[in-house]
Amino acid sequence: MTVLVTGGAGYIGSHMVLELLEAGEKVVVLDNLSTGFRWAVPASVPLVVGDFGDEDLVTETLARYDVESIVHFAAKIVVPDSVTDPLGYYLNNTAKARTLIECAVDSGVRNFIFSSTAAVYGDPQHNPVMEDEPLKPLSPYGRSKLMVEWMLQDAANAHDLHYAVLRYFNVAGADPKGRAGQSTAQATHLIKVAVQAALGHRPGMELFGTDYATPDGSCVRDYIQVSDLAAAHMDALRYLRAGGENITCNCGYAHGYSVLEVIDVVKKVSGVDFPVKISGRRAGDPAAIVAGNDKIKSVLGWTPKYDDLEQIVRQALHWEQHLHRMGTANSARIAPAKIAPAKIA
Ligand SMILES: NC(=O)c1ccc[n+]([C@@H]2O[C@H](COP(=O)([O-])OP(=O)(O)OC[C@H]3O[C@@H](n4cnc5c(N)ncnc54)[C@H](O)[C@@H]3O)[C@@H](O)[C@H]2O)c1
Ligand SMILES: O=c1ccn([C@@H]2O[C@H](COP(=O)(O)OP(=O)(O)O[C@H]3O[C@H](CO)[C@H](O)[C@H](O)[C@H]3O)[C@@H](O)[C@H]2O)c(=O)[nH]1
Repeated sequence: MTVLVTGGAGYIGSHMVLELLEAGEKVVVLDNLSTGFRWAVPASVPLVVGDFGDEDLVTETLARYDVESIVHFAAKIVVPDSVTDPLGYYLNNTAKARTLIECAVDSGVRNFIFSSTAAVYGDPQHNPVMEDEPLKPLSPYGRSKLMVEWMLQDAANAHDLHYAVLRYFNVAGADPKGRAGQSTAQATHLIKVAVQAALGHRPGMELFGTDYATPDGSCVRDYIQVSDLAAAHMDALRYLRAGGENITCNCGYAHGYSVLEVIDVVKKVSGVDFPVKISGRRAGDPAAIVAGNDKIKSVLGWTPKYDDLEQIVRQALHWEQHLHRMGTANSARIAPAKIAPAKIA
């Protein structure tokens, strides 16, 4: 019995692969390497390079590796891009997911764990936001994910398919053992950008909006460490295998930090006072969004280990330095043999 990880060459998926290997699971990765990296997949794990919307390839992979469960990370993930290319997002994230779910049903895959997002809530009325709050995504990205949640619910009602939908809040940090991290140089995520500024890999950064109705005027987010998030998927897998009912859970720590607070922590941890330009609001940003996490803790038994922003920032800094030492911060040309684990202080 094998777990298929789509998007396993990407940021979160590569941490999930490590988590599965540590749990003694058999793993196969399916990834088209559009934003992922061949070297991010451990040599012991088969990597099928291809598209998760390719029905023949998926069906063959499910049969060849005797896949019992799918953890589906592969997606396009940049919110502003989804506004300029909505049909590309609906194709990759929604239409191809329909194909993947159909292949899973037809091939007798039992469990399906899906990467959803806090973006399905839009701008929530209450924080922490609970799973049963109204779903009002503000972007095609959020809608492309919400439609998959609905497809899974309907498919599970009609077929012998069991799902866990995990709605991630803001994913950050890197593997504590230094084996994986966020490697996309063009990443727009706050902590990655601030860390790059601290290391001088970019001249500085912009802060989008200081006029929100929040304590210091900048946006508030719930930053979940990536290995804690991978562990939540293992908890979900164990829960489904034990016969747990289909479930949708937020993944976050139930407390937030403002953008200004995050920048201060990056400056403190790095010891560098990098330039920050105050700019206007970025379109589509909710003022504050923080995960209610009672459900994931009580039903899945999730116990986070890295709820510490300074530690998360330290991990991100070490990973960024590691990428830089390798000669490029974004290259599929890095040979696996050249990748040494980053040293974490
Ligand atoms: N990073 C975050 O803060 C965040 C927050 C909420 C939800 N998510 C979700 O988590 C998942 C993983 O995100 P990530 O940050 O690791 O992104 P990522 O871009 O690093 O990883 C996505 C992976 O999917 C692959 N991929 C994309 N389309 C594919 C296709 N059609 N066929 C095969 N492979 C394909 C890419 O090559 C890449 O390796 C996504 O579904 C994303 O929507 C991420
Ligand atoms: O250079 C930057 C980058 C970000 N920010 C601010 O920092 C906060 C966090 O922004 P991120 O881009 O890091 O993350 P988002 O909250 O926009 O998005 C994240 O959460 C979303 C769900 O709410 C989606 O899931 C998305 O994929 C995921 O990256 C926002 O207020 C943003 O305006 C800046 O000020 N400057």
